[in-house]
Amino acid sequence: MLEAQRFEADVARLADAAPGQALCHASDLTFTIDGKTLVDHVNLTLADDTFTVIMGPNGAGKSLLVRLLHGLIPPTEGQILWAGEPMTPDIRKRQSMVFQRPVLLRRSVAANIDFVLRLRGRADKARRREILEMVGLADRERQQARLLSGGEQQRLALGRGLATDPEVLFLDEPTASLDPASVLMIEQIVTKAREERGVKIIFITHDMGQARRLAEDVIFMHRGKLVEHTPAERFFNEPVSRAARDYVAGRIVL
Ligand SMILES: Nc1ncnc2c1ncn2[C@@H]1O[C@H](COP(=O)(O)OP(=O)(O)OP(=O)(O)O)[C@@H](O)[C@H]1O
Repeated sequence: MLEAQRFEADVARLADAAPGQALCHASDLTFTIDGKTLVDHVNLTLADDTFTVIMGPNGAGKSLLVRLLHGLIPPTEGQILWAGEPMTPDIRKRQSMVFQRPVLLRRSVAANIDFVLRLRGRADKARRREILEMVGLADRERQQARLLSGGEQQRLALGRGLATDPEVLFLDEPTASLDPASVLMIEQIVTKAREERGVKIIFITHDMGQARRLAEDVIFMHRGKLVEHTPAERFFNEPVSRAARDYVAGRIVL
C-alpha cells in the first residue's frame, strides 16, 4: 500500500474507533506568519477515547498545533470542529492546557486552586481538597506556590487544569525539565484522569520512553506538516515516513 493510502486508512480507522462522532476534526489547518507556513494544511481526526501523543523534532509545529486546536491562536486557513461544532468560548472552557513551565499565581497552593474553581463558580473547600489529594499536595495547602519544587509546581498546575473537570486536557511537554520521580507522578495523574474521568489527553513529548508508556495513538509532526497519525504500536514498530523512522531510531531529524 502506498504511504498516503496507508495514512488515510489509519486516520479512517482512528475516526471509526471513536464511539459516535469523532471528538475533533481539523481540516486544512494552516498557520502562517511573516510569510512562513509553520503549520501546513494539517488534516486530523481525534477520537474521544484515546491518549494522543504528539511527537516531532524541535520547531516541527507541535505547540502551534495544540494552540490552534485549543483556540488560543486563530488559523490562517482551515477549520477545526469539536464534536461537529466550531470552537466557542463554552467549548474552550471545557478544555484545559498545561504548559512546560507551570503558570501559577504568586499565592498559596490553596489560592491557586480556588482561583480556577471560582472562575467556574465551583469554589468550595471539599472540591479544593479533592483536587489537591488527586495531585498529592493535600498537605501543602497553605504553602506559597512559588516555594514548591519544580515537580510540585507542575502537579499544582495539573491540579488547576483538572479542577474544572475538563473534557480535553492539552499538555505541552509537561515533564520536560522534571526528575524521574516527578515525571512518574505526572504520568500517573494524567493516566488516571484519562481512565477514571474519561478526559481526552493530547500530550506533546520528545521523550520516546514516555511516549511508549502513554500513547494510544501518535501524531508525528515534521516541518509544519502532520506526516503520520497512527496507533502507537504501529508508530513505534513500523513508522511509515522516513522522518518518523529516523526519529524513532534516535537518528537526528532536521
Ligand atoms: N508567533 C510566532 N511567530 C513566528 N514564529 C513562530 C511563532 N510561534 C512559533 N514560531 C516558530 O514556528 C516553529 C514551530 O514552533 P512550535 O513551537 O510549534 O514548535 P515545536 O514543534 O513545539 O518545537 P519544540 O519541540 O522546540 O517545542 C518554530 O520554528 C518557531 O520558532
